[in-house]
Amino acid sequence: MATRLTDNERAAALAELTGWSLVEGREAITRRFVFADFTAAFGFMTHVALMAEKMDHHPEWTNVYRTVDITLATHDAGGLTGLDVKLARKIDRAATAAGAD
Ligand SMILES: C[C@H](O)[C@H](O)[C@H]1CNC2=NC(N)=NC(=O)C2=N1
Repeated sequence: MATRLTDNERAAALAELTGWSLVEGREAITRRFVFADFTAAFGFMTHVALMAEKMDHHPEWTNVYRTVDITLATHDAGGLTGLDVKLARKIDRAATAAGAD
């Protein structure tokens, strides 16, 4: 099972992941993505869903029209692990490819 990042590792990950921030009151990271329209947002979500399934690591997310809010945490570990950092990087690349604002 993935192990939780140390305080130093968590700080380094946050410094590197632009746009992601810590959720208040819980060990998780979050980022908002805004797309041109619903089709672009849902296409992005489809891409992320397939990546997440392949990784067996899944986001918490909501979608309202062209906005997608994503929170990442490793539930099995009760906090942030390298899997969250890895998925966040992949999500950022998918968002760029889908033309996020
Ligand atoms: C059994 C299965 O591997 C686990 O439940 C996986 C599935 N996806 C997961 N996703 C996330 N974000 N955290 C987990 O701990 C997790 N665990």
